[in-house]
Amino acid sequence: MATLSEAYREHPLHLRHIIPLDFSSIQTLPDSHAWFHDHDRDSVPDQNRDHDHNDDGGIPSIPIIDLADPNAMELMGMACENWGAFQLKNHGVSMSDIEEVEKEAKRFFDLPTDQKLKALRSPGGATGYGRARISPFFPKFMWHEGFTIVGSPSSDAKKIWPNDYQTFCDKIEIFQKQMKALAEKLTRMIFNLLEIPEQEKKWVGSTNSNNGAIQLNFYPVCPEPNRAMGLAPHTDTSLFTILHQNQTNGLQIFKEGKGWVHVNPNPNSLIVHTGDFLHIISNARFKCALHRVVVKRTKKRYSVAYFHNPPLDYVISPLVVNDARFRRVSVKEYFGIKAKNFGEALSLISTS
Ligand SMILES: C=C1C[C@]23C[C@H]1CC[C@H]2[C@@]12CCC[C@@](C)(C(=O)O1)[C@H]2[C@@H]3C(=O)O
Ligand SMILES: O=C(O)CCC(=O)C(=O)O
Ligand SMILES: [Fe+2]
Repeated sequence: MATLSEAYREHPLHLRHIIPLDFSSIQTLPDSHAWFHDHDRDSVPDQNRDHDHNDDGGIPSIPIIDLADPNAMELMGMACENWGAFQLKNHGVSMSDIEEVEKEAKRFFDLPTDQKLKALRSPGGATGYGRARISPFFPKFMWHEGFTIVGSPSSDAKKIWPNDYQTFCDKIEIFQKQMKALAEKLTRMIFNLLEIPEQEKKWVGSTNSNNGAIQLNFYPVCPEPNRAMGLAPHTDTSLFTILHQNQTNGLQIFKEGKGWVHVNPNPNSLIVHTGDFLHIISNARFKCALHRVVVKRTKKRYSVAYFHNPPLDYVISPLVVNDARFRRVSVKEYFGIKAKNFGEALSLISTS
């Protein structure tokens, strides 16, 4: 069974795109991290006020869908068509298990820099500590640190806590299992809605568990939040992503005609983003939402994301129509195309 590391091995990153800034020693915004001038008022609105709920002037944000609603499947379809994202309540995942993972994330990111660097992602690797993978595609660095987990986190956790890695691993594993179960349930519902042929669904629920990645995200407090960027605009390389943000908002979704729209934290709910693979499978009927994260002056922010994917050798193609807008591409090949070309990846596999 191929793993994500195999897809990334051929696209090694330079260390400066892996090693984060030592935020604990920084009092002012370095030019390397300054994305905007102070007068760019519209570029990153709102976050200087450090409010957790933004006054958006009534602009509606992504829909909230109740998984227990008999119409949940249709509602998810509509949300994926209009937004490429929704919030999900009654999802069945234990909130206390999510909080435990968040606690572990805090325990990790609060460590001194030299400790965290012990688990630094290797240049051609997929897992461990470091900047976001998309770093090389932007002229400035992001106000962010991440920790990526594929399968068991034990080899990375052992580097940090040689004797006490088990707590971290246990909490991650409990979370991973629940996210996988929820992701499979959502996949079945969405595939039913799209009327995906039976033979294409065989991988869903299969025992090989290499098809999910977990990302712990940390956005430290920032001396000049208006000029910085937490996570640069991107779409996710996934079928879909299930995300939990803590009570500090910051996630924004791009909506044509509206611009950047805040996703306010909603206790007990999870955010679901359509990723590139669902966009391809649905022949672009479902949007893959462009999203970004803004940062704050006085509030740290943590989030946990679960990227749900078919196995790496599965071949993705539009499964719903005859006039396919994308060519066939294996999951592994697409990860490689994305690693090399980022925002151009979808147009590179476009048939038109
Ligand atoms: C399964 C995934 C999805 C990855 C790559 C790999 C593991 C880490 C994920 C993230 C997490 C942070 C944003 C992102 C854009 C990044 O830089 O690393 C994501 C990326 C993607 O969606 O492409
Ligand atoms: O921190 C967030 O809210 C978003 C994180 C994200 O977009 C990602 O991990 O892909
Ligand atoms: Fe994302």
